[in-house]
Amino acid sequence: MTKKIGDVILDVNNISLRFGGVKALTDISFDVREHEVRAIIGPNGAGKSSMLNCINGVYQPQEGTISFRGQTFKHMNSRQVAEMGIARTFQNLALFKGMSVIDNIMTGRNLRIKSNLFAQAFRNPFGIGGAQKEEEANREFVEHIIDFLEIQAHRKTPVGQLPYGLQKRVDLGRALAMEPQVLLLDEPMAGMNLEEKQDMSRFILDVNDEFGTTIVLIEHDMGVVMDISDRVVVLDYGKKIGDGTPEEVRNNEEVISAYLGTSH
Ligand SMILES: Nc1ncnc2c1ncn2[C@@H]1O[C@H](COP(=O)(O)OP(=O)(O)OP(=O)(O)O)[C@@H](O)[C@H]1O
Repeated sequence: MTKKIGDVILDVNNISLRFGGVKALTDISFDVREHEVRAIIGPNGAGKSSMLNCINGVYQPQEGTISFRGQTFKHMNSRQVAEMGIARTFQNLALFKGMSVIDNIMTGRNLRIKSNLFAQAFRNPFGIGGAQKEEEANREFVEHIIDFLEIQAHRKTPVGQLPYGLQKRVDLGRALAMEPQVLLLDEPMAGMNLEEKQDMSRFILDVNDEFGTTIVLIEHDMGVVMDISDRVVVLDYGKKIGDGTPEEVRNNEEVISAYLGTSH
């Protein structure tokens, strides 16, 4: 089955980011098409996390713009980004370890609820009764995510007691609860064993397929990247050195030499 990739949804134009004298990103441009799985790869310190942080408004680049669905932003803050439908998972899990799986995923839903307060007010003109219905609908949506991610058996388990691979899955669930149009994944397979990586790859592809979510991911495991991505951007020392299909990137001389002598 060939999936339908749409128009450009996210357009990164000439982004440069400096920290004092350190050039984290230099003149980076690339685009992401709707329904695509787009990977950002590169050796350690190449600027991958910085790029994700520019997209989701954590860092403010000194130069360049980012367009989302044709709207161009010089600076976006994290709230604006979330409101527009861009969600993010983190390299180091940012879950509430003492809270249950269901409550953690619900925090993602609440993030969305807060960002849609106005819409909610209009949807719930009858006050508390409406709000309760909304709460029920949200619980239902969260249960749907739990089924989808096959973590029903752990619904009530405190997240801190789960194996690492399952914690990463809960983190994905929390981001999905925001019903994002674009999902940014920062090293979703980091620290996983082979089986956990295979599971996570399958879930990422299923999210892409069934929810229609556009995915931008940073990943170190080249095998995984080449397997699940439609197109790949390669960064090295803050510069873009490759951009194309996995096949094109694999045969790019500059990319090959950037990876020689590194552990990736
Ligand atoms: N908040 C910050 N303050 C100062 N320098 C930073 C900051 N964030 C990133 N850098 C620097 O920017 C450069 C790019 O770092 P970044 O973390 O984006 O790379 P990366 O490709 O994600 O690396 P890794 O694969 O190790 O996670 C590095 O030289 C890093 O030290």
